[in-house]
Amino acid sequence: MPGITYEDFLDLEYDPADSDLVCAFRVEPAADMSMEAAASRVASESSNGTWAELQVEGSVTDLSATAFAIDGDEIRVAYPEELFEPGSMAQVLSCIAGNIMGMKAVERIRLLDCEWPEPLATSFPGPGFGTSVRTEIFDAPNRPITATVPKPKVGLSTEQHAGVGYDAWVGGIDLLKDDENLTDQSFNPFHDRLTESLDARDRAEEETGERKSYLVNVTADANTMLERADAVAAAGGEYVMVDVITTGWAAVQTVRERCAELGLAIHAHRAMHAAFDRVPSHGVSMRVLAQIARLCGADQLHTGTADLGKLENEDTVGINEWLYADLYGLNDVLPTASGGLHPGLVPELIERCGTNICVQAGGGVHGHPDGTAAGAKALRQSIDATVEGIPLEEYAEDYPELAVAIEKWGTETPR
Ligand SMILES: O=C(O)[C@H](O)COP(=O)(O)O
Ligand SMILES: [Mg+2]
Repeated sequence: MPGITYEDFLDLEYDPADSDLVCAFRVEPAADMSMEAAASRVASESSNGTWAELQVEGSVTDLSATAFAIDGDEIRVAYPEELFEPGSMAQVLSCIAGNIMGMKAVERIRLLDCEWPEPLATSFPGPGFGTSVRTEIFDAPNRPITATVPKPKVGLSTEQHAGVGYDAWVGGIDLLKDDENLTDQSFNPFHDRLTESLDARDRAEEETGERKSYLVNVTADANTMLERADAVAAAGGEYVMVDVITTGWAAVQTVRERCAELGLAIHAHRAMHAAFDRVPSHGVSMRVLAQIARLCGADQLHTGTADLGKLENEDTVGINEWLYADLYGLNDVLPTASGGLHPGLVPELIERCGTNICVQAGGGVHGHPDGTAAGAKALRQSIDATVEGIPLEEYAEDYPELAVAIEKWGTETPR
């Protein structure tokens, strides 16, 4: 009988096929293993091998991955397309980020990057809108759109929440956003919040003459998310928000299908991503999580603040560039910068990330000394000034809300 050993998964002469999925990993081998042995164990365990030499009866489809490059502590592995179930992110991840994350052959392993081949990439839907939300939902072709999360993140009643939304919208914010842990709790039930917030949205639209929208957090089990998405569409909403990491990609794919029928966009919050990507030597990079989010159909995704905000960030700018780049005709994704932003940080944020983004500020709006409406005005003023190329200090001479925000926060990075 033929044997399969894990050495069979290393071939430094291998030239990947166009249809292969190529993954880059950073690997720290176990103390008693060479990098070559660890690389072949990674390829083996993530495709069709295991720790033991296999005695195979009859012929089986060869689904072996091949570790084909080793460069210092980075390796590259090519996976044949037949290994994957098209359109199933859960199955893909059970291969390329499955058992290998915990196997003893490696002390640490991080999935750094993927090169997605066309057949596999296009077996996923991608976003329905992507960056076109700026013109298809809003009329903001030349500036970042803005969002705000009422704070405290949980505890406001439905009436308080919708009231904060109204003030923010009237002050110049485009999107009211639920926070990641606000879904359907007794102090602010989902359906009441949806109705009251969209009523407030309609009033704010009438008053300002601008398009406004609401990122209502539908996060739940998949069936409940579908019911909530239906309710959003019936109530006249344009978006659902999903905590994509905590719900899981299979559920995101289910929601994406329903949103395609309903014409809704998806705002993806990445709460819990840092459990995968914060420790640089281990886990799954934010870059790869962002790739997955795009394939599964997120229209807007939190990608960090290019180091300006309160949260640790991987390479926000590089991730955003990947989200804009061509991917076999799949739509792009609008990056959302969020976490500790305030008006004083906007010029540098736009300098680093450009204008094709969503700028989200919670504390940086509601923490304004004169309240939410003033905070919303200050955020919008900082964006308008930056897009017009006017220094904030100069613009603030004519806009007192911005002057107060700058006086309070300057250009400090919060913690
Ligand atoms: O969910 C988010 O994006 C955060 O709640 C941002 O809040 P902050 O702007 O107050 O940091
Ligand atoms: Mg939040």
